[in-house]
Amino acid sequence: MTSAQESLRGTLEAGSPSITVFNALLALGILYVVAYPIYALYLHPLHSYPGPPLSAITRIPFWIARIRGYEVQWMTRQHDKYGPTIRFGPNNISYTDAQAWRDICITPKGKKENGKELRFHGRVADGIRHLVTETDSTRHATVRRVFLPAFSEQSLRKQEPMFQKYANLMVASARKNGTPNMTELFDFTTFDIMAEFTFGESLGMLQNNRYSDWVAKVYSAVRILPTLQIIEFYWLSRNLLYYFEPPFMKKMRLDHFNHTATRVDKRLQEGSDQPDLWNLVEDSGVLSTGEVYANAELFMAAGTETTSSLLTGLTYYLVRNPDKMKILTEEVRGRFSSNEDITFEALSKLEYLNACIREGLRVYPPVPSALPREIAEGGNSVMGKWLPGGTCVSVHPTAAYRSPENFKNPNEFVPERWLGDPDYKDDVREAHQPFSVGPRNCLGLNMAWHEMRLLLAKLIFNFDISSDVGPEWRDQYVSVLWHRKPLICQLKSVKATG
Ligand code: HEM
Repeated sequence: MTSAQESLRGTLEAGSPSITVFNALLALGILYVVAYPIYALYLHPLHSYPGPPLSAITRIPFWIARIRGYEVQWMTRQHDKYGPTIRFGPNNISYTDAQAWRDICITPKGKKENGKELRFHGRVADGIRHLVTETDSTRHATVRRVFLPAFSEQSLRKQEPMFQKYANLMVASARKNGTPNMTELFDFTTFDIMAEFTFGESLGMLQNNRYSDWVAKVYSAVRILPTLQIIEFYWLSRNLLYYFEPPFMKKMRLDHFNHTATRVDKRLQEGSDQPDLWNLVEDSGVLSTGEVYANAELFMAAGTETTSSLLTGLTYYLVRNPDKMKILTEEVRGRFSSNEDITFEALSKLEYLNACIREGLRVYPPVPSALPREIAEGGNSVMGKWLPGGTCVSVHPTAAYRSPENFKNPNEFVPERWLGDPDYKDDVREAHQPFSVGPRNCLGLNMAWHEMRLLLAKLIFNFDISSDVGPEWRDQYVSVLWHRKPLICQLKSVKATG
């Protein structure tokens, strides 16, 4: 008998090869289902961290909360139940302590940076990475240095007339309308400002009193982000999407990118004598074309909805707390006698205004969900505990800001807590980091503060603001960003525009 015949006979005696493979796979599957939970619960390096037991085995409870829009509430509840450090997925740790911000986001000398968890950002193409998705920390620092000068205090003063122009347009639009939806009014203003800064021309939203098609599409796209994050998270679904991306999604992605690219090209070709982004950056050929477009896209995303969210949320808290609104109104109207007096510099000195914005950033943080990082290869410590490389870690902003361990009366709007009120002396202020910390914190932080102060002060100077809106306005879904509901306010003119 030849060796081939012997082998065939052996196979036949052992049974059909397909049945054998099936049996082996079945056995492996059963072993995994039985053994993995035991490993995850009792042997995994994170097994001693508290958290919902099911979450130690699977991310499904978190995914369900995220996809249904109540992840922020779910995470806050888990922290309330299990404490300031919790395991909410097999490989995921969430914190609410002030120290965790620093441990995660600031790299100690001689250690590697805990990188961005890229699956959170959806598809990221090489060559067209922006600051947020740039994984190489040296490249990130180089690109950030190019853009830094555009956000310096000196540059912001040069840009002030542009901000003033849109603040006045916003006031004019509000005066015409009388009962504006503040969600829209702030969106129109912040998108118009950022478009002029990035593309050299506004999107005309304030003028037309409606969302541009592009912004409307961006908002629809944000709603599918949680689904995309889940798809990107798993190898199989990620690759299936890669090869079989539905045409509508591909078109959405390309249309969005082309909109930015076309506008940036136009601005760069035509030039400008205004102190906009491109006249303020110092790019001596450092940026690739992909990086130019990708970062323009980033500025339009990062510098618009965030500022608008804060202003809408803060307006809500002020109209719901008339005593606080009264103090703020007195401060603004007591300090200024005309619209022209309301400048960046003068506003930075208004204590109550600054405290209101800070408190707004606490009770209604524009980035309400955690921005996950991956512990660097070789491991790093967080809160004095060593974690293996690849562990997913984050501070959950909303849970941290609503934790009674960090803030007294966490669900109340109390600007006084930022002004040295002795009742709030034990608040852990460093737990509040709405712009993140470290070398990858918000590049537009100063711009955002000037813009928020200016827009809010101009409204309060010109109008008495009230609203019948109830507490349900706050019951909002989150899909990475708040799904803001309409916030209809009554604006009563108090002074003619100066
Ligand atoms: C209230 C308003 C704002 C809030 C709360 C906010 C918050 C944040 C946060 C939390 C990050 C860190 C993101 C991460 O770790 O992945 C960030 C990054 C960034 N923000 Fe803001 N932001 C605001 C306004 C702005 C504005 C007006 C701009 C202007 C264009 C801007 C531009 C950026 C940029 C470019 C980055 C990336 C920085 C880097 O990775 O080096 N943001 N922002």
